[in-house]
Amino acid sequence: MSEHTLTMNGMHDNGDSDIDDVPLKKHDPTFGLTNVEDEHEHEHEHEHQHQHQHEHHEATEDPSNALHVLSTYKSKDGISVQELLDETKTGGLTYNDFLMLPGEISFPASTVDLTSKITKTITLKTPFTSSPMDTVTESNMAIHMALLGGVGVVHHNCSVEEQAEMIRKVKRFENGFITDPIVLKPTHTVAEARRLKDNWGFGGFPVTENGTLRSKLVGIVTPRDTQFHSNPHSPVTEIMSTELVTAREGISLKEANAILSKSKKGKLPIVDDQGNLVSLLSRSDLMKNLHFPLASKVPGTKQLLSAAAIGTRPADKERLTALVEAGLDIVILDSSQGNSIYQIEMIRWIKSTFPALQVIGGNVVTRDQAAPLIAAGVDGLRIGMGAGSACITQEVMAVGRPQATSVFRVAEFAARFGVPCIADGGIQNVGHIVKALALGASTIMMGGLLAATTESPGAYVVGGDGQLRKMYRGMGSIDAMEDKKAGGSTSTSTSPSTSSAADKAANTAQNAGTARYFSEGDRLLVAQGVSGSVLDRGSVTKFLPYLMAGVQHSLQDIGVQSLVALQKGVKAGDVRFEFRTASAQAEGGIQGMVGVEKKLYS
Ligand SMILES: NC(=O)C1=CN([C@@H]2O[C@H](COP(=O)(O)OP(=O)(O)OC[C@H]3O[C@@H](n4cnc5c(N)ncnc54)[C@H](O)[C@@H]3O)[C@@H](O)[C@H]2O)C=CC1
Ligand SMILES: O=c1[nH]c(=O)c2[nH+]cn([C@@H]3O[C@H](COP(=O)(O)O)[C@@H](O)[C@H]3O)c2[nH]1
Ligand SMILES: [K+]
Repeated sequence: MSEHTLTMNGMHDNGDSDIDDVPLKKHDPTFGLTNVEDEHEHEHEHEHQHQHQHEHHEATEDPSNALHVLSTYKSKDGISVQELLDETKTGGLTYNDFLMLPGEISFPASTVDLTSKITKTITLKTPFTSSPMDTVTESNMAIHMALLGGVGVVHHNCSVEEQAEMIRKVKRFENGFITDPIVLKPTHTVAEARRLKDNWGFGGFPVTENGTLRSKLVGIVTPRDTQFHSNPHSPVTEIMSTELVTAREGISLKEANAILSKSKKGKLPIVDDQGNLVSLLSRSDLMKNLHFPLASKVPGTKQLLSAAAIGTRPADKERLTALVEAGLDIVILDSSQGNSIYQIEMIRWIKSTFPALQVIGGNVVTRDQAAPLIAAGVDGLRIGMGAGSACITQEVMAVGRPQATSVFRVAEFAARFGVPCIADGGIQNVGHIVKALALGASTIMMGGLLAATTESPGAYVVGGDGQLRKMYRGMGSIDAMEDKKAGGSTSTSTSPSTSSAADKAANTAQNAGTARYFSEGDRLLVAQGVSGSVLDRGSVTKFLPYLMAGVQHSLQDIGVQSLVALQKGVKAGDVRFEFRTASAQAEGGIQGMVGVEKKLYS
């Protein structure tokens, strides 16, 4: 390595290249070429080399000529992506194995355009997706990912009806309107209303005839009504307000807002023409920032973009039919090894049955896996095998590939057919996102990074260290597979982070019928993932804008103003890379400090 370092400092002994002591370069086919031009160039380079050596002793070049002198060097600093990612010489690489070199800053970071395709026909304003995992993406995450310009892929470790309902919630979501409010029935007591307020932190509840949404609205209970009422056993009908200011379904957020401001009330129930409650508008929500200019919407509609994962079993065809009825826009075929006869058959069936639906195949990590799926008609591919933070596939199956190499190889091939790729797994920070995109991915997918946000399923728990956490588990973990065998969790309230062993047993019993239909019910389960927990990251409404700004700043450093320009620059060899030795990685980290507080954004 010391030799390497010396050459890097400019003490060349021939004019070949800046990194001629690195064996890698010696095998570079372009250096084997000995045509006249090439030799000539070498001579030329040699001349300059003399000048450079001269220069070390007494500077003779005119500083105003620096750009010209720079242009006489045979190649730019660093290496091209093709030189970086050559498995025959270095083995497969991961994101941490390399860095990109800075370019020129000539524009503000905020103008960097992150628009990117997720499938052949669908474009996102931010290249972020969330994993189809039961500790990551249910309707709330999917709604917020879409609001922030990405897309959340709803998991399928649940019943068909539950998954379809999650898709319906995404499609029905209207910014600002609460479409699944807590509703009371007339027989609820004052004490119960007080308890609900304590549990949820807000106290204005609509009351309907049968206590559900889409039932006749009869009143509204607020903390002011319950606060000083002496008999806790009184029904809420005794204290609720019945003189209600309401608005009709279909009203715009702006109009509803105006009514709410004028009425000086805390809540505005929205009703249909029969007086049934359909949603609720809350003043406290309006105070918050409800502006989502990047939101991923289906063109020509107000509806958010929705995506869901399914498997490749025959029953998944029925599942998909229900999801399409619920309004699904993108389906991901969820498998660790996508190059299977089952997946290919499924792609063909979907393309002939639901031609408008966008299909993402995968997962794949080689060109050879990608080609049959592309030929079968996929609109996108998902790349990654064993790189995920909760994955043990590479250990257990001895199969997989380091993620940087996977992304580069598959994305290069897929791009030739106009098929966009998702880099899935192993994203731990902004740098990893930029590297995945530079290597050719159009979007990236996050599991662990989003598992402990406000919008992920389940409740926070306090760990032994006093820090807030949420559960995160691989979909190939024993835990997750046992839930699946039992027909999936029965509702979000029994979602993994809150479910006890007893819940699970009850769940299993409840779904025993389903389990019997499961063809491999008695099969020994081999884990490909683990379960554990991850630390609180707050709301994705803060975290995603942080990731976005981080990527914009990174691209500014590289000197490219869009993701398109980044990928073009990489392909053309203008964006330069460099290997990162173990000591370079240590240097890039925090060194010799104590009491470090690693706050990433504010
Ligand atoms: N990205 C990654 O590195 C990994 C992801 N995972 C996740 O774990 C979950 C489970 O993944 P897999 O076990 O790969 O799921 P899978 O459903 O693709 O495979 C499970 C088993 O079912 C078989 N199978 C699938 N369709 C079939 C059909 N129609 N007829 C007969 N047999 C069929 C497969 O060959 C395999 O043996 C997924 O959510 C996946 O994303 C798991 C491991 C690695
Ligand atoms: O080997 C695996 N065993 C599993 O049990 C498992 N569950 C999920 N995944 C994959 O991990 C991705 C999320 O990875 P991150 O947490 O690194 O974002 C996800 O998007 C998946 O591709 C698994 N891989
Ligand atoms: K892993």
